[in-house]
Amino acid sequence: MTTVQEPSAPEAASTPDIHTTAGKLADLRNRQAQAKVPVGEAAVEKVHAKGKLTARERIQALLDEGSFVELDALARHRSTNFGLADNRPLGDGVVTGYGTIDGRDVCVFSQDATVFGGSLGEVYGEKIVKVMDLALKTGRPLIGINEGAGARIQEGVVSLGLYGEIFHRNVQASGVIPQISLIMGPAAGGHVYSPALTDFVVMVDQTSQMFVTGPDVIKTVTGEDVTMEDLGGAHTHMVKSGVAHYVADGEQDALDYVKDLLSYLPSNNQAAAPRLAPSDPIEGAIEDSLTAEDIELDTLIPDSPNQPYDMHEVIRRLLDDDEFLEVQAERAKNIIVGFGRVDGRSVGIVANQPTQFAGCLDIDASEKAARFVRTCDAFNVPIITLVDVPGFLPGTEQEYNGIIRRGAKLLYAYGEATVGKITVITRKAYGGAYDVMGSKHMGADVNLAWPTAQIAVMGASGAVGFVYRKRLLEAAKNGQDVDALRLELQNEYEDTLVNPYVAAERGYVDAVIPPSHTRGQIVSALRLLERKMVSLPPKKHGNIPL
Ligand SMILES: CCCC(=O)SCCNC(=O)CCNC(=O)[C@H](O)C(C)(C)COP(=O)(O)OP(=O)(O)OC[C@H]1O[C@@H](n2cnc3c(N)ncnc32)[C@H](O)[C@@H]1OP(=O)(O)O
Repeated sequence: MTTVQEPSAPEAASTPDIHTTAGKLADLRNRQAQAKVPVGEAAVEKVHAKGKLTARERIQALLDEGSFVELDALARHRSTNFGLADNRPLGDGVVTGYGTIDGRDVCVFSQDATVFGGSLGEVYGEKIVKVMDLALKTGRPLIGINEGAGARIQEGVVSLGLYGEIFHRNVQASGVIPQISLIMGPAAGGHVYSPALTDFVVMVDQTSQMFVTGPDVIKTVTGEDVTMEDLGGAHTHMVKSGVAHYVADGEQDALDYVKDLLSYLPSNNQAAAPRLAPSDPIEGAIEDSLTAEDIELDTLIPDSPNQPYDMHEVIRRLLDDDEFLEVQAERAKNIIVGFGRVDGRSVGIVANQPTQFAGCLDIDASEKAARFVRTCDAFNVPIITLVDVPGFLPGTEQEYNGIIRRGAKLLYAYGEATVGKITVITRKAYGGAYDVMGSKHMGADVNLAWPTAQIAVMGASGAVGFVYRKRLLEAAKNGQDVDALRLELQNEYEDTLVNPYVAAERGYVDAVIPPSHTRGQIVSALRLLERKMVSLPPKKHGNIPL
């Protein structure tokens, strides 16, 4: 047996006698010490100089102190091409293992860009595959900390093969265990497709980038000049591509976000999410448990239907401790999605945001919400939908880019979800968007409306324009005051149809409630739905319009 090169621990200065027990132990300690700094202290210092943590330090910062158990620390590549036989760092560029976060079991891998640029070779890939298999067979979340240069060029097709093994496992694990990806530096090629297959991608502002091909290749092929940050930085992937779910201020913020995310999720699809003690428990009649925050909801909706209000104000008042973990906060701000707790239980919130495009649904909002609804459904997190939506955003740009196909994803996601679904219509619920946003007809379990709800095919001005077009034209020909007539007809339309009571008469909403009672009603509904049972027709899988 040969001892490894580049000793970094003091003990390694002298070669232990491996024919004695003490020598064997010393040899092991040497190897373990070298595995911790596989390419020497200078590389670690370079990482720190960039304001970053090493792969190993990231795991320590993520997991409960002392809980990390490392696997395959002594694994090394077997490649001999291009001089690699003389360069075999321990660990092969990725740290893998398991441990706990807030006392809950997780599996983890963390890529080390100091070793061959973090590129993935055969052994590196095998290590990740092993820890993925472990996560799947023990039903615990998998967290991947990603930084690296894609396939290891020197290892050729073997590297591509191992990527394929990883992608396949990402797909097999999807919907079974939560998979969360952190991007902590440049990630290229195969290093981006595995994260893209996971449930959440968390990026660090300014120090992490994701791209399939880097700026140099783009320059060569298309002639475009683009920086790494503009091409694949955290904001690009939050706002433009929708790949990222959170932009962190720094590495610690990214790790904290992942810990928060996990607190709302079960360990696997057969388990329930952790339940906490509720901050304002509701026992007995809702009226007797109202808080000041509940009562504030009664005055939140403006008298004018055209005046916006911030839906975050509603969300905050419904959730325990006002705590809301928003997902993709900077993308498609016309819809809000994220996690919170009601009555101590995890819930997913999907809510139109009247301050952005008046809360209209567009392509990005539909896809953002559809993805979130499916994530909640996969992991048994009930969905609370807050509706104030004047319809789908009109325009050629939306139509040409596929609002029909891509908007249908949200319909599909709601229709497919079997988790408890509770919908509250706060104000507008117009047209197809009424159906989409957790309507009774799409399988919601409990549908509530505030007295301010306006449930109709469209708003008054549009409706009168269609229904009374001829009458308005005739009035104009006859020299009548068309504006006064239009107003009269709009008022008549609003008084007749634009309210929650037509829907309530038919049971499309189960109750019209004072806004202040919403939290209490949701608590009751969640308790009701705890034992929801659903049977579905057998099928291989559905065919969501991708
Ligand atoms: C299904 C999988 C398909 C694929 O992954 S194909 C994609 C293959 N990968 C790529 O095209 C990315 C190539 N690399 C890059 O663009 C850049 O290294 C990257 C990721 C932007 C990072 O840039 P920098 O931070 O400036 O790092 P750098 O370029 O100086 O590289 C640091 C050390 O890593 C080495 N390296 C980079 N990419 C490698 C690769 N793919 N295989 C093997 N070694 C690789 C690079 O030679 C350098 O080594 P050294 O420190 O000079 O000894």
